[in-house]
Amino acid sequence: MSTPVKKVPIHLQSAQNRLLIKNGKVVNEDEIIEEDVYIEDGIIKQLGRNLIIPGGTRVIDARGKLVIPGGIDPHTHFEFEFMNTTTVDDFYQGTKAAVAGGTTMIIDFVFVKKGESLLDAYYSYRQKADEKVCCDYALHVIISYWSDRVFEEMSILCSEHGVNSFKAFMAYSFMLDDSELYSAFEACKKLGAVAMVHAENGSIIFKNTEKLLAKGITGPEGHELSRPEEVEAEAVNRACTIANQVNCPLYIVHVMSKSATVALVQARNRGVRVIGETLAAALGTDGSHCNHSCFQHSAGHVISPPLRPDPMTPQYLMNYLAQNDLQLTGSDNCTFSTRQKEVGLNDFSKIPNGVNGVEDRMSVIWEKGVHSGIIDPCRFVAITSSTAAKIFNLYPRKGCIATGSDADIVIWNPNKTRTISAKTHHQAVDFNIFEVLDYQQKYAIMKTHLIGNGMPRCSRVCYS
Ligand SMILES: NC(=O)NCCC(=O)O
Ligand SMILES: [Zn+2]
Ligand SMILES: [Zn+2]
Repeated sequence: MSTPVKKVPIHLQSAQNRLLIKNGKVVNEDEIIEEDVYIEDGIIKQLGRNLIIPGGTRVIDARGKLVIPGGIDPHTHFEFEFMNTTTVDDFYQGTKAAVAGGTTMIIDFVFVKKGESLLDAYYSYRQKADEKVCCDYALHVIISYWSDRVFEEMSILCSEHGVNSFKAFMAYSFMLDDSELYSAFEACKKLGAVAMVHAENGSIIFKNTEKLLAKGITGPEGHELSRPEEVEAEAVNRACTIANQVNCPLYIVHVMSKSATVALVQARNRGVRVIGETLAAALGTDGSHCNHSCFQHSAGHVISPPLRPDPMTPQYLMNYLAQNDLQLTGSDNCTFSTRQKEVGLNDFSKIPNGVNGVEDRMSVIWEKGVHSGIIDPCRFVAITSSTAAKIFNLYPRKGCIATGSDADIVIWNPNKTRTISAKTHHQAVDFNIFEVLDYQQKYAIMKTHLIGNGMPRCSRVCYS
């Protein structure tokens, strides 16, 4: 993750640089307090009731609303060149959608091709993102091969650019083998960086895919068949084992199944320091959609690791979050249009992997977690914001509402609803996995809570 550089947006340089949010309930991960929030130049200056503040301050009445830390999405892929195409949400549209959904910071991934310089890749992502982002952002860097030079560049990224997290893949053509993973985790340990991993057994997936295609299973339903739960769980266990050999704390991205969570919890119980992230996608929908006869619909749900066909999985994952077996949520927003997905019409392994979520993550988790009674608003704040801020060294500047923190604030109306739709969302993609069509009786139209009066009211800073 790269160190944020503060740029004061023009709208905050005007008279609006002073703001009072009155009469709301401030929710942090550890408590809910009725207090007003006074902000100056994008920083929280005072908290409490009956504050003494300068005349002319703009006031927002948050009566009946919650005042929460802006969401931090630790897992997005904007303008990502992947599987021979590029995601449709760029840094402009993706971050605009993030803000519309109550997320005020995203952390994206610098993809580094095999043999490419990590620094060159990092600079090119900075160039792409800096001019376009509508919210705060930072970058993790991907390790797709191993060499001494990679370690030197990791070290420069940490010391000169504030990058403090690196991700390795155990699947796809750019996966690391066990010995490379060992070196990458060891390097993270030496640098004090967070080691992140996409945990799936890439070799098994490759063999299963060949077999399924040979049998004539070519549609999107083949995707999950080629990478069932145990293929994810095996990789989680292996990654934990390798990280533990070099005493490196590990962050598993997109834990998508019960089996993978069980493997993670077992590793933790034997002393491995491991953090588990799950996704809005995995909490808000399930893999049964990949069997749908409409290709747009089924391929639109293809993500790796896959959404699991067991319809109870979302609830299990939410329970795991509730009891801190899993620690936080991201979106893994990685969107491809229907046209792009059609490349895999006759071969599921060619369908570009990825779904939406950056805009709807907060609403979906509120609906499935808080509204359903599984978690309380404090835990909601923890799993959507505070925990990510702590892991990626942003806390307490971000992830909490406290004096001296950035005023990344969302005014959340727990009683308002909206209907999710690809027609009205702010993303570039033409499909939305949370838009539930009425093709199956068992699903109702999903309504989720909306923030504020239609848009989040956050005072934000941008990074350049
Ligand atoms: N998850 C996914 O299917 N696409 C994005 C790349 C990744 O995170 O694996
Ligand atoms: Zn991944
Ligand atoms: Zn991802």
